[in-house]
This record gives sequence, C-alpha cells and structure tokens, in this order.
Amino acid sequence: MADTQPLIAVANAGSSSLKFALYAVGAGGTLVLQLRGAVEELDRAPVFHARDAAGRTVAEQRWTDALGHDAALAQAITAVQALLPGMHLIGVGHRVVHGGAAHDQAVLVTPALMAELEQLIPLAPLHEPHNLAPIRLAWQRLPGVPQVACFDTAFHRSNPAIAQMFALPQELHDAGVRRYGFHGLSYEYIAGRLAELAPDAAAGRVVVLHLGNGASACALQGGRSVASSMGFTAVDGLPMGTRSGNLDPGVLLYLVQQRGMSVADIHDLIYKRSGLLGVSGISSDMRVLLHSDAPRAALAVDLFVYRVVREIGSLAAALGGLDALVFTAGIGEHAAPVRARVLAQLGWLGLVPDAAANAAHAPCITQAGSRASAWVLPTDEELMIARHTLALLEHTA
Ligand SMILES: Nc1ncnc2c1ncn2[C@@H]1O[C@H](COP(=O)(O)OP(=O)(O)O)[C@@H](O)[C@H]1O
Ligand SMILES: CC(=O)OP(=O)(O)O
Ligand SMILES: [Mg+2]
Repeated sequence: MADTQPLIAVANAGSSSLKFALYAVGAGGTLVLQLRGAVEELDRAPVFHARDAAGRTVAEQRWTDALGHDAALAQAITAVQALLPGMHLIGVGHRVVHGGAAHDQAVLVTPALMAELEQLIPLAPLHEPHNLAPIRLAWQRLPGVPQVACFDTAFHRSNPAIAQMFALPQELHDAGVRRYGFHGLSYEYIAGRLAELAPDAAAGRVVVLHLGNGASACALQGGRSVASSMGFTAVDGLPMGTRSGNLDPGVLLYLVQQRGMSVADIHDLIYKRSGLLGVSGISSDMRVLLHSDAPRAALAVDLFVYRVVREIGSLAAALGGLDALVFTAGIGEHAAPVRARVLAQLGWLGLVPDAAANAAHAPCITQAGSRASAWVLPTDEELMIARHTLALLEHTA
C-alpha cells in the first residue's frame, strides 16, 4: 500500500473489547480493509490480535491479568503505528454507544458535542467513557484530522413514538427518560447484509439478535428499526455477560429499603455481577459455560435461551409476525448450541431448523421449506462506522 493512500481509522470500544480497523479510501469512495484487530476479553484473559486484509495474523499478544480499556487503546495505537508506518489518516470514526435523543445520524466531533456526550456517561457507564477516551486522544495526537461520532442509538430513532415510551409521567419522557435502544450500528449493517442475501425477507418483518457480551434484540420492518429490547440504558432487556437485563423495578426498591444497598452497590450488581456471571457464579463468557459440567453453568445458559425466546415472541408480536430471524455478534455467530436451542422453540413462528447448517455456521440455518428463515450473519460495526465517517467527510468537504 502506498504511504500516501488516504485511510480511515475506526475505534469500537465494547464492554469486553476494544476493536479497531483501518480502511483505504479507493476511487469512487470504496472502502478497502487494510488492517483490523482487537483486544478482547479485557476483564478475564486479554488477548490482542491484528489481521491484514487477507485475514493473516500480523500481531498477537496475551496477558494473564485483566487489562483496562486505556491500556488496550495504547496497545492498539502502538501496533497500528508499527504495522502501517507513515499512514495518511483523513478521518477517524468512533463508536459512541449513547447519543441521546438529539442524534439520528453520525456527526463531526466538536468541543460542544463532547460536552453533550459527557452528560450521557451515567446512561452508558460501561461504554461511554471508553468511547470518548479515543476521541480525546485522537484529537490531541492528530490535530486537524476530522473525528466522527457514530451512535449506537441513532438507528433506533426511527422507532414509533409508542415504542420509545415508558409508562411514566410525560414530564420524565420530555426530560429524556425514554427508550433509546443500542447496538444500532450492528443492526444497520445486518439490515444491509440481509437485503443482499434475502431481499424479500429483508423487506418484511425481521428480528435480529445481537448476542455478544452485551446482548439485545431488534425488530426491523422493511430494514428500519421499529422496536428493541434495550431501553434508556444498555442494562435493559436480555441477560448479558455481566448485566441483569430487565428486572422488576421493585427489586431495586427492595434492595435499597430492605438490604440497605447504596446506589454504587446496585450499579455494581446490575452492570457487573449479574447476567451469565451472576447466575452461573463461574463466568460471563458463553464459551466457558458451554464447556462446563457445573449445574449453575447450565442454568445460566437455560435462562439466557429462555429470555431470548421470550424476547423474540415480544418483537414478533410488535411486528405482527416474522419473516426472518438473524443471529449475530460473539454468541450469535459462534455458539451453535445456543442457536439450536432457541430455534427448537420457534416452530410456532414457522421456523424449521437445519441442524447441519447450524452446526456449520452456514448463513441460512433453516430448511428450504421453512416459512420463515433464520440466518447467521457476522456483524461488522467497524465497516458501518467507516461508511458513516466517509459519507460525512464527503458531505463536509
Ligand atoms: N466460540 C464461541 N462460542 C460461544 N460464545 C462465544 C464464542 N466466541 C465468543 N463468544 C461470546 O461472545 C462474547 C463476545 O462477544 P462480542 O460481540 O465480541 O463482545 P462485545 O460485546 O465486547 O463487542 C464473549 O463474551 C462470549 O460470551
Ligand atoms: C451496547 C452494548 O451493550 O455494547 P457491547 O455489546 O459492545 O457491550
Ligand atoms: Mg460489541
């Protein structure tokens, strides 16, 4: 690659990982992947890898102790500088999990925007600080290079008003206490992929399951988000690696009033000590639980599957039926036993699983005669961020 070829860099900080990618901007605005990598399992046994465009591993490192997001970011920057010396960056795209009510699309970062996003940190405590840190760093190190914020919430701004409401007094809704939905960059990418693979289904009623360390589900109608399992914060909806998912709000009152728990205790409980980790007492990682013989590990998987199935029913009801179901993200893309167990309970929605295709992680995992289809589609939040970044750079040029 020529040193002067324009590049877009992407930073995607998730709750358990920091992912990054670099794309060359070719003629006609094409994006050609040059390098991608991640520091994953940040809180357990961190592992760093970087791969070139052909998928060959070009850098790798492991740690035995947990690594913070800041150290992961430093690692990623050092590796990129070594692997692509003299690179010519024309823009940096950042995943920002919470964009609040104001943003229905990606925007250029300004000091005013940063001040606005700082206010949202309490609504996405596992993510927003780690999303804003790379922006600040890039700003210092790359003065003059435009930074673009791409929001997880933006894709869900198309939800009908009723899907954005809690049954709370109007004044709270007006103050921003409403359902936002997250993982929107992933859902937007998947909507586009499904339209390429199964255009008829994609034009209809689709439920997408983004099952990673954070997990949510989204109802798409004609490729637009109409409902999602996550609400005001990314702790709502499905149980996750360490997050509880939806909880009777009365439980929180009970814990405060009867158990004397503080706000910090509750925060720690619902964000960091619940979900797969809390139920199993063993791990937040589905890989570990699927390989464990411990009854509590099996229980955690059972509860996860049960709640995913119920959520699909809820979203299918909001859609008035189902034409396609898509599995994506860490668990969705790789955990065939979880997919098989979910699909086994969805015959009533017209899904007839293809066990061999599921075991092989094939794109389509239902049989030919199945009325509705099910899919395994790897997500690509980084490409979606790069597309938004390029579009914005072209627009503002
Ligand atoms: N081969 C696998 N089998 C089962 N689960 C997996 C596998 N690989 C990854 N996972 C699950 O996916 C999670 C990571 O998902 P990912 O979408 O990459 O996370 P993040 O939410 O940090 O972006 C892991 O915590 C683990 O539970
Ligand atoms: C919003 C969210 O939960 O993101 P992640 O899955 O990357 O943790
Ligand atoms: Mg993620």
